[in-house]
Amino acid sequence: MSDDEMDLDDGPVDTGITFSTIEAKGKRSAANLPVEVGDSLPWVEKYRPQSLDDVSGHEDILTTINKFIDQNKLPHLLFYGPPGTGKTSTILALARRIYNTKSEAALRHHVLELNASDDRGIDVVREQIKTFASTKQIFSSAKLEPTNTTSSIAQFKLIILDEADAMTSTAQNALRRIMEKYTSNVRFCIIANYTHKLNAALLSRCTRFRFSPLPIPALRRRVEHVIESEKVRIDDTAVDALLYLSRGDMRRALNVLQACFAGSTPLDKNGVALSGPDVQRELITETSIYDCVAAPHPEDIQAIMNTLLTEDMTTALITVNRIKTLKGLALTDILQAVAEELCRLEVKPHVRVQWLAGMAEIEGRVAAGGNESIQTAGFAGVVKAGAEMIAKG
Ligand SMILES: Nc1ncnc2c1ncn2[C@@H]1O[C@H](COP(=O)(O)OP(=O)(O)OP(=O)(O)O)[C@@H](O)[C@H]1O
Repeated sequence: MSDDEMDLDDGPVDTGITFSTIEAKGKRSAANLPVEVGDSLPWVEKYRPQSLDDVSGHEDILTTINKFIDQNKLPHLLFYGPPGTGKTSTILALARRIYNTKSEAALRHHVLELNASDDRGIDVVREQIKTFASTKQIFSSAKLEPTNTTSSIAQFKLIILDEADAMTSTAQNALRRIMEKYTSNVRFCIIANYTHKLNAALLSRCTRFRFSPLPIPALRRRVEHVIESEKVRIDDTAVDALLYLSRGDMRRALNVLQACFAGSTPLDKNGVALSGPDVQRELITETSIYDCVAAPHPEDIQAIMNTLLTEDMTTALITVNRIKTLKGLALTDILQAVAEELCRLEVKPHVRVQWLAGMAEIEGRVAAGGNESIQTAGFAGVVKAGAEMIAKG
C-alpha cells in the first residue's frame, strides 16, 4: 500500500507533527485576560491582531479571504512566507470572523491547531483530527449562536496545521488522505515558511497565499500603535531604524521595541523595574536600537566604506579589523550592510556585479565555516577591486 492509500486507521507512522490545541495557544489573546496578566505578556502576544482589520499589510490576501467569507466559500488554505509576517494571526482572526466570536472558549469547539514542530507522531495527529472532525457542529449558547452575521461556512470546522514544512514526507502523504476524508465538514489551513518543503499533492489541494515581508508603512502602522498604547519614549530616527532593521518581520520589530523599552525603564534599589504612570523612562534612540539588535551602526559602515573605497589595501584592512574588534561586529553583519550601501552607489553594472558576486561568495564561505580573518581580507579585496575598476573607468 502506498503512503497515499494510507487510511486513518493505519498503525503508527513516525512523522514529527504534534498536537496543541487552541486552548494552549489561547494564552495568545490578551483581549480576554485580566489587565495584570495582559501586562506581563510579551507584546507580540498582547498585540496579536484580534480581527482581520488589525492585520497590517497583505491587503490583497485580506480582500480575497473576505470575499471567500462573503460568498460562503472556504477552500483549504495554504499560508506561506517568512516568519513574523502574520500567517498565524491572520488565520486566527479569520476563524473569529467565520465563527463570529472573540471568545477563545467558543473557538475551541470549532478550531483545532496542530503544530508540526513538536515531536509527536501522525498517529496522534490522526486520532486528534479524527475525533475533532467527526464530532458534529452543535450550536448552543456555550458554543456558537448562529446570527445573521454567522455565515454558513461556520458549519465547517477549521484545522490549522502550523509549521507544516517541518513534517516528514510520510506525514504529508498521510495528511492529504486525511484532508480528503474530512473535506465534507472540515477545512484545513496549512501554514509554512517554505513551500518547497511541502509535497506537490498537498499543495494542489490548497489555495495558496504568500505572506511577503511586511513593507515599512505596514510595520509602522502597528509599531506606532504599540508605541502609543505603551507610552514608549522613542525618537523618530529610532523608529525608522527599528523598522529598517526588522526587515519586514513584525514579530522582530515588536520584540526589539519591548527589549529597548525594558532597557529604558529605571530599576529600584533591588534591581526590579519600576512601573506606573509616573516612572521617568529614558528616551530610546537610534543607537539603543542598533545596540539591541547588535547590528553595525550606520557611521561604522560609512567608515568601512570610506576606507575601502579611498585608502590603500593595508590601511583599509587595518581599519576594518579595528572597527570589527572595537564594536564586536561579525563579518556577516558587515557584509549585508556594506552590500546595501554599495548598491546605492551609481556605478557601472560590471562593477556592481564584481561587488555582489564577490561578496556573495564570501558570505557563503563564512557560512560554511571559513576563517573569519581570511574572509575579511577577501571582502576588503573584493570591494577594492571594484573601486579600481571605477578608477580605470
Ligand atoms: N501583518 C501583521 N499585522 C499585525 N501584527 C502582526 C502581523 N504580522 C505579525 N504580527 C505580530 O507578530 C506576531 C507574530 O505573528 P504571526 O505568529 O502571525 O507570524 P507568522 O507569520 O505566523 O510567523 P511564523 O512563520 O514564525 O509562525 C503576532 O503576534 C503579531 O503581534
